[in-house]
Amino acid sequence: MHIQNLSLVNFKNFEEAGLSFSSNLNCFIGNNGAGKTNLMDAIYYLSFCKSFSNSVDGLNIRHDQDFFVIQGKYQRLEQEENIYCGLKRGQKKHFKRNKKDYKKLSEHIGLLPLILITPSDNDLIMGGSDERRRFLDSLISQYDQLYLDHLIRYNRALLQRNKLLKHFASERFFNEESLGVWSDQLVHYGKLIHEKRVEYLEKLQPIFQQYYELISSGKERIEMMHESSLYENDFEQQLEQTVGKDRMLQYTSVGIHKDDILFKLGDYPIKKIGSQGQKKTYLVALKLAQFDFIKELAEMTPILLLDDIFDKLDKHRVEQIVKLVADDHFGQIFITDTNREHLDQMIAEVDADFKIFQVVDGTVNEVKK
Ligand SMILES: Nc1ncnc2c1ncn2[C@@H]1O[C@H](COP(=O)(O)OP(=O)(O)OP(=O)(O)O)[C@@H](O)[C@H]1O
Repeated sequence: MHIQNLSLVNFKNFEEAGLSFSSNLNCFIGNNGAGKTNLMDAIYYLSFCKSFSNSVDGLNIRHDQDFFVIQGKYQRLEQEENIYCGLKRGQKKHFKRNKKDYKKLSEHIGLLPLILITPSDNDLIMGGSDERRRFLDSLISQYDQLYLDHLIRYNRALLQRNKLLKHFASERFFNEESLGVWSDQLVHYGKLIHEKRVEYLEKLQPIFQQYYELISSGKERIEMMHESSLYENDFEQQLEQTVGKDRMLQYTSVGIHKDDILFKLGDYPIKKIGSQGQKKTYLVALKLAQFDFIKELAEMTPILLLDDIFDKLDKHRVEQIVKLVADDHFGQIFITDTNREHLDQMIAEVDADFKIFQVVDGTVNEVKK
C-alpha cells in the first residue's frame, strides 16, 4: 500500500502543493520551519482524519484563509483509492473515499495503515501513565473492535461510579447497592481488558527487544513491564476493600484505568536514567515493533513516516536504523532531515527507487537526481 500523489491547498504553511511520490523512499530536506513536518502531517491526516501535531483542526488552515484541502491518491490491494479531506473554518470536516462521504470518520481509520515516528513521541517515555495506556489501547483497538467496545463501556461505568461517589459525598449519604451496579461492570469489562493487554504486551515485547538489540548492537538490556493492580489481587475484592478510600477520595482508586507500562533499561526506569539517545532508540524500537504488529494484523505494509529520526543518535545507531529500514520488510518510507548527509547515506544503502524533495518556506520541489 502506498500513496502515489498528494495535493494540498492552504494546509498550514503551504498555499498549494502537488507531489508525486516514489513507492519506496521519499526524503524531505529543508531548513528548520520550512514545512517538512507539515507535509508528513498531511499524509498522517489522510490516514487518521486528524493532525498529529495540532488537535484543533482550524489551526491547520493556512493563516488568513478560510479552508484547506488535502487529497491523496493511493494504491491499495491492487486498487486505486482517492481520499479527500476538506475543512472550512467553523464547519465540520469532510472526508471522502472515492468521492463518497463517510458517515462516520471512524469508518476510515485502519484503511490506510501508517506508523509515524516523531520527536513528540518522547512523551510516551517522559509523560504520565495515560500516554502509555493510550499507546497500548490504540495499538490493540485498531484491529480489535471488541476491545474498543469494552474500553468504552469500562470508561462509561467508571464515570458513573465516580459521579455516584461525588453525589454520596455531597448528600452525606451512601448506598452500597447502587455503587455495586457500576462496580460489577468495572469488574466484568476490566478483566477482559486486562487479559487483552497482557496478551498483546507479550506479543509486542520480543519484537521490540529484537529491534532495540539491532539498533544498539546488543549493548543494552531492555524490558517493558505491565503494571496493574489486577496482577496482585482479585479485582472484585480490591473494589470492595477500597470502598472507604474511594468514598473519601470521591473517585475510583483501583482498576485498569491506573495501569502503566514500566519501560526499563537494565534494572532501572529509562525515564530516570536513560540518555537522550537511549530514549530515542527505545522509541524507535517500540514504534518499529508497532509497525510489525500492524503489518501482520492489517495484512498490508503500513506507510512509515520518520520525522527527524536521526537527531540525538550517534553515527553507529543511525547506520543501524538506515540498514534496518532499507530492508524489503518496509514499504513506502518518508523521511525528513535538515541536511543531506544521512539521506545520501541511506540512499546508498537502499537498492530501490527514491525521490528527494527540497522544502523552502512552504514550497516543495522534487530535486532531480
Ligand atoms: N496554519 C498555519 N498557517 C501558516 N503557517 C503555519 C501554520 N501552521 C504552522 N505553520 C508554519 O509552519 C512552519 C513549521 O513547519 P514544520 O514544522 O513543517 O517545519 P520543519 O521543516 O519540520 O522544521 P524543523 O526542521 O524545525 O522540524 C512554521 O513556520 C509555522 O509557523
